[in-house]
Amino acid sequence: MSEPSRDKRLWLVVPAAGRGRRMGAERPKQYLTLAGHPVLVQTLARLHQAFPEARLCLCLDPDDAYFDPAWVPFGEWRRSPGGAERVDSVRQALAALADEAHVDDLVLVHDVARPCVTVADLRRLLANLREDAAGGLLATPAADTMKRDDGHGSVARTESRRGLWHAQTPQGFRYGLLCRALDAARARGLEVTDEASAVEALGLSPRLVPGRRDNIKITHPEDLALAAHILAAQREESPPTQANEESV
Ligand SMILES: Nc1ccn([C@@H]2O[C@H](COP(=O)(O)OP(=O)(O)OP(=O)(O)O)[C@@H](O)[C@H]2O)c(=O)n1
Ligand SMILES: C[C@](O)(CO)[C@H](O)COP(=O)(O)O
Repeated sequence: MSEPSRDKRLWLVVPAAGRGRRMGAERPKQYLTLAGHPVLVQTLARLHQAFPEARLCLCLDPDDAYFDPAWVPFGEWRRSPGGAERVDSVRQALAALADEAHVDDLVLVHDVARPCVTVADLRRLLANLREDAAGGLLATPAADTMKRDDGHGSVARTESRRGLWHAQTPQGFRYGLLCRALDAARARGLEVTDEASAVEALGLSPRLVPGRRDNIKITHPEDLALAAHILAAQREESPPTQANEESV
């Protein structure tokens, strides 16, 4: 007997199991205070504003001593154990959804360390993904002149920036495709620093959806103050009733 059909669901996978080594803080960067709340809370608030009906899977370090479940604004959510690398955390989250997710459901993967993503960009990405079988990602065209180093701190050559983009998150794909892509990449021993690269390795071309440059990934110590300025500027840019309203 065939399964009764249901509407496609939207799943959010948020890798939040990193240690924040480059940040060098006393706790993982997702728990540092940004505009009065932990980074993780700010990121989940943006996702929830854009997609209140989505189902969340949060990747957390099994030894995480900071997480508070009361911070999660989603009605339907679960946690999954983080892995050694970001890609392992994401794959384990997908495995944790296997009992409920259908192959054609859409999954958006978004770094917890990107709290400045706007609601407008989130919704625009999703609108683009609905029409693209290969999935897609928010990205920005490279704006600086690109140098290749010689391994000793000097310039080996200048690389053309024509056609180069910075990959951001979210990155979104059909559930079945993403599982297949990550498994194939692992089997081939490929280095996978984002979901799109695994899908590309299958010979597909995920869509580049131009996003805002202020969707930064908090990585280094100076990024935290930068993110605070960005959130403040975004609040001024959009009155509270519009798409960037802060809910925290
Ligand atoms: N094993 C890992 C490593 C990273 N991440 C998550 O993946 C995102 C991007 O990773 P990155 O910015 O590198 O975060 P960290 O790993 O925390 O930082 P660092 O590399 O400096 O240690 C973050 O949201 C991070 O929490 C994860 O879920 N599991
Ligand atoms: C996925 C990502 O945010 C795209 O820019 C990025 O690659 C993740 O950061 P990491 O330092 O590679 O884990």
